[in-house]
Amino acid sequence: MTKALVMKTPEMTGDEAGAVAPSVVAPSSFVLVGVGETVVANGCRPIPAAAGASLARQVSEALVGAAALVGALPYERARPAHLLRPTEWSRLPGRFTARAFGPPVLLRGGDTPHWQVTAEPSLAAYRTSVAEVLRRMENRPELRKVVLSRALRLSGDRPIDPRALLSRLAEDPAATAFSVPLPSTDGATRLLVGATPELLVSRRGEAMFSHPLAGSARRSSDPARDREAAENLAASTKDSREHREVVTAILDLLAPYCRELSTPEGTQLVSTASMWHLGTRIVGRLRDTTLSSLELAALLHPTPAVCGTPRDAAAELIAELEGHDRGFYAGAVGWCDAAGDGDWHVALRCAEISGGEAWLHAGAGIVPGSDPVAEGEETAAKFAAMLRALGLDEAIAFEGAAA
Ligand SMILES: C=C(O[C@H]1C=CC=C(C(=O)O)[C@@H]1O)C(=O)O
Repeated sequence: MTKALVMKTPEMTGDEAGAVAPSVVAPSSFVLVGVGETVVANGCRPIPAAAGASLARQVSEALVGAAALVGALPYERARPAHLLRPTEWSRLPGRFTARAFGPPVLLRGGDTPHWQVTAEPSLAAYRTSVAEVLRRMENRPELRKVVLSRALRLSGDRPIDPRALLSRLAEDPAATAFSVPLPSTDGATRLLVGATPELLVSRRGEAMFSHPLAGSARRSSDPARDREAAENLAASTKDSREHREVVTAILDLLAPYCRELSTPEGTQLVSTASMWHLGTRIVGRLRDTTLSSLELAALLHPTPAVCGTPRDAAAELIAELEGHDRGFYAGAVGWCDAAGDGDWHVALRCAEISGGEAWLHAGAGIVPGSDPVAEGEETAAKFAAMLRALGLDEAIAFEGAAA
């Protein structure tokens, strides 16, 4: 079996290293449970971002002298990146099992938890915004895609255990589960916890990968209906247009930095436990290996999987119509080592957790031909994995939210 890789930053003493076993996962740990690897970082200290610095500048400054970085990029490029320098971090082969995170007790305190669910905006208001995007697209044909999201606020009657939530989310082997400590606004611990199926960018030496997804269908527990949903998605011209926008944007952005760039398998159906997606694996060889995984992530983010095309026009419309703060949802989470290698995932199917409160976000790509009712249902389907992990029945949650 491959040995776990345990890295220590230079300022760390041997004693401190011994005190922090690589497999210890605290609620404040940074954790990524990937398809073939689990990354755990402890003793994370935020790297201050220079006021008003561009994302590219923040990222290149953060990398100076760092043995490793972990963290999150917010959805909005103009906001400070949340990059952390760990005192100890480990890359462990394979997926952590539930046992590594302790007993799967989601909400401490026994009894059945009581949740209050609020949809912000309501499903009806979300559909109205989708219809408005479609109307604007008719007048502005250059606006080809806009990803519109909505949020659910869940208030539980006791604190959520983030490790138990992570362990439940990590049960889906097709998704990368993550838990990222966020800056606290009121002294309370705040975390971004989720299970994303989408790889923004990965770099190992000169080899570079990205796996954009766009185009979605809800899975069914009935095998015949599940197969039908997949076949309809594969045949949908609306979904293939929606998907192509992401792949084209990523290829265009990466082309100047790569000496080889291709999509060897073309577009394929990809599945998580609850969703079908269209996915295209992009592989490349970098011209310049001083370009780190974090710099590549900053170059690509936000792709049309979470924003739209053209990027600036779509971002403006999102800011005008969504009416809620995306925070770190639709940003990126990941790690980067001293050599520049690393993995950055699109922060999807996630929630910001603090105490007993969770903010969930889900979005859908709108292109000419989209249907407001179907897009609303797609966002509901994308909430399902997180609701299930929190122990909520989807139908009851939406009924409670009158959504
Ligand atoms: C924006 C989300 O999903 C993106 C990733 C895959 C498929 C998508 C879609 O079909 O719209 C979205 O682009 C989300 O899950 O909130």
